Amino acid sequence: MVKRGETIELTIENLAFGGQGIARIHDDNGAFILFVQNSFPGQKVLARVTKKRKKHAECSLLKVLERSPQEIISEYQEISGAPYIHVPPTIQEEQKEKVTLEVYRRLANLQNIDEIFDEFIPSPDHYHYRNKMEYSFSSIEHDIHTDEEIDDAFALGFKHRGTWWKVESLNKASGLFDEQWENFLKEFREFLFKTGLPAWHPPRKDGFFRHIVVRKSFHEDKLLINLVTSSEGIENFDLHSVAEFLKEKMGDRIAGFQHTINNNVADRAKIENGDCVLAFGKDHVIEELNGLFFEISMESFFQTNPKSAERLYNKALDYVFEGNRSLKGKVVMDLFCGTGTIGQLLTQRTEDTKIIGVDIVAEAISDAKRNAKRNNISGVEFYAADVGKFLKAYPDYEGKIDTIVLDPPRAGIAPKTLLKVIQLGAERIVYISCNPSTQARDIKTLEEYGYKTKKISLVDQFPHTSHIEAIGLFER
Ligand SMILES: C[S@@+](CC[C@H](N)C(=O)[O-])C[C@H]1O[C@@H](n2cnc3c(N)ncnc32)[C@H](O)[C@@H]1O
Repeated sequence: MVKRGETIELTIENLAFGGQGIARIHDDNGAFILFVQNSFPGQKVLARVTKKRKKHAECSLLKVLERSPQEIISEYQEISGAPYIHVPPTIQEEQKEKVTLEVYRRLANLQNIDEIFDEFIPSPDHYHYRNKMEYSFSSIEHDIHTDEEIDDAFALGFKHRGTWWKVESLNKASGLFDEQWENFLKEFREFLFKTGLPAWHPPRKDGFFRHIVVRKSFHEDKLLINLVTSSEGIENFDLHSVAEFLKEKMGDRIAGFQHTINNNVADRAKIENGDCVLAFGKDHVIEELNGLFFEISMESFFQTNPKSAERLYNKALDYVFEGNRSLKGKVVMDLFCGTGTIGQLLTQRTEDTKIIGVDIVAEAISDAKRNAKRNNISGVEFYAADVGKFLKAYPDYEGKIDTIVLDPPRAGIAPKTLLKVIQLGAERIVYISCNPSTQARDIKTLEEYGYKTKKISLVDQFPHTSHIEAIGLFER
């Protein structure tokens, strides 16, 4: 039987939620199940056992040895963040629908999910849909042709699957982000290499070039570039010549170019933070969504696939108003509101409605207020607070809220907070989720406390990955 740490060859037979391919090994005790993250039915893979249980094991994918008969090798460079780039989008969508509906049946006990299920909304664009990308530098390269690890390298691209120290250089477009930019990235890497300054060495935590973060506005068709470096050897760095090179090669596609010095070795999540100078252009781009305009800076949160987000928001608002409801004179809460997009879009379909948006991130709330002003929207109030604490601090809202829109992070809603939300007594809840498995858990609670699940739709915001967004309509 398999052991933890062992490397094995497996044939993937089925798919479970979250991109878990299922393989089986048969022995005298019957079938033993192995889950391999990011694999696809029909593939023969090399996997490493990471967790061993009595009846099943979890594995990480090391390499696809043979492709599935359903895969068609695309022209794009495969990256670890897009494991299904070679699976035709319609097959990806069929699989996502099937495995996600099973999650509701199993974890939320919605046995009638086939009746409740409303529609699967595909991403309008299957390729180049992202508006943000983060590339890493490393002086340890994983060569994608030979599978060898190369030291003293100058790699720029994405981390090799399952590692944090070695990078696979992106030599052509990944199919996820702006094609012109990604086809240029190799030339940019070669230009930066010639500066003589080293790429970051992740285990040693030294070196100069660390990351490139790029944001895109589809509305303006422009890019905002942030080059993140350390300060080690900065005296030999000529920012002006890098700026001139970018201008020469990418022309007016570049909205702005920033240089950030980040010497923080621990906090990877904040790579774009640090001391920042604007080398040229603007420090933000403007995106348009359903007729409203949003200012996006490097640090702002914004939906990653804006064209698909329009479909997501439209569906969520259809659920808010379903049955020709009028919200005139009513109060709506937009909880976990981020930059307040939903609340602002809601004002386009109603009059004389008070909307209250709450989010824990103060910068998101100030972006929300600024964007509301830019769009000439009134009647929306934004608060920077933890949702649970906010509802505790304002018990007077109980019984006065008509509709609640919820859009929590992947972990779902904290159980105590969910009970406070239920206590508000809203007639209708529209719950958007980027993780149907935590949403399914929360649905169980909603049903226990008298809410009926009326409809569920799925929205594919992230083609070529296992992620899926869901919207549920609940009524008491
Ligand atoms: C999926 S995003 C919401 C996106 C937003 N509805 C939009 O479309 O722009 C989840 C949000 O929950 C916020 N959040 C996480 N935990 C929170 C908490 N305990 N209280 C309030 N907001 C929280 C995050 O800051 C994040 O903006």
